[in-house]
Amino acid sequence: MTAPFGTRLRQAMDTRGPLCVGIDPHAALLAAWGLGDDVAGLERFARTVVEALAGEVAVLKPQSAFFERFGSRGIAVLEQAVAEARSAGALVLMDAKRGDIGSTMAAYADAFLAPTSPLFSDAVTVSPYLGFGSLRPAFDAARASGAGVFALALTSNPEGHEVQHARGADGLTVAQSVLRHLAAENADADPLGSFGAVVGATLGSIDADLDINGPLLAPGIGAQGATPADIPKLFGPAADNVLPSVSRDILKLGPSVGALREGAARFVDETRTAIG
Ligand SMILES: O=c1ccn([C@@H]2O[C@H](COP(=O)(O)O)[C@@H](O)[C@H]2O)c(=O)[nH]1
Repeated sequence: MTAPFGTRLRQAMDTRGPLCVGIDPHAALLAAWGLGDDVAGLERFARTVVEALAGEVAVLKPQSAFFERFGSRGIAVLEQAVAEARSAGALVLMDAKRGDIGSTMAAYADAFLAPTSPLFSDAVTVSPYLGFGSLRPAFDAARASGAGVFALALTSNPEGHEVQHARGADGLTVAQSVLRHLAAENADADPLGSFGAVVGATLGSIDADLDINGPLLAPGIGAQGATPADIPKLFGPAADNVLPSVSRDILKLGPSVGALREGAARFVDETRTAIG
C-alpha cells in the first residue's frame, strides 16, 4: 500500500529539500537549448530535465500545456517523462489545472489519479472555480490511490485577484473558502495532508489563513520576480509547508545536466537558509 502523498512529500522535502522544478518546454527555451520547436526537441528537453533532476529534487512538475500543444505525440512524450521521473525517484505533480462539472471531473480524475492511467501522477493541480464540490471525484480518486491534489487558491498572476478576492455571502473571500475546504480535507492527516493549495510567491502580502495542514505550492519564484527570501515574510508560520516552484529560472541553465543540478541545488540552499 502506497503511503499517502502528503507523507511522501514531507519525506521528500525533508531529505531532498523543499523544491519543485517545473518542466515547461517553452518554444524560447527549446531554441535556447539548440532544439527544434517540434516533438523531437520536446522529447530531448524533457528527457534532459528528468535525467538531471529526477534523482535530485523532491518534485518535478510537468506543465501539461507545453506537451499538449504537440497533440498526441506531445502527450506520448509527457507519459514517458512522468514514468521516467517517477521511477528515478521524483514525485510528479502534473500541472494540468483541470476543473469541470463533477461527472467530467471524474474523467479527469481517471486520467491523472487512477494508477492504471498512462498519465498517472503523484498529484495534479485543479481549478476550483466550478465550485469546490465539483472537485469531489478528484479527492476521492486521490484518496484511493495515495495521490495528492493541489487546488488554486491565490495564484501568482495579478489577474487572479478579481476572482480570488471576491467575497461570498458568508463574507469569506473565494480564496479563503478554498483554503477552508482544503483544511477540512486534510483534517487529522499526519505529518502533512495530501491536499494542497497553490499560493503564489509573488503576492507581496497574504490576507488569508494558510493553516490547512497541507502543502502550499508556491510558484512565481525566479522568472515572475519572487525569491526564496520572500517565503518567510509572506507565509509566516506556514513557511515549513511551502513547496517553492521554479521553472524558467532553472530551465534556462540547460541543456547542461550539471548546470541544471547546480541551479536546483542553489534554490534549495537559498530556501533552507531563508526558512531557517
Ligand atoms: O499561480 C500559478 C499557478 C501555476 N503556475 C505555473 O507555474 C509555472 C511557473 O513557471 P515560471 O517559469 O517559474 O514562471 C508555470 O508552469 C505556470 O503555469 C504559476 O506560475 N502560477
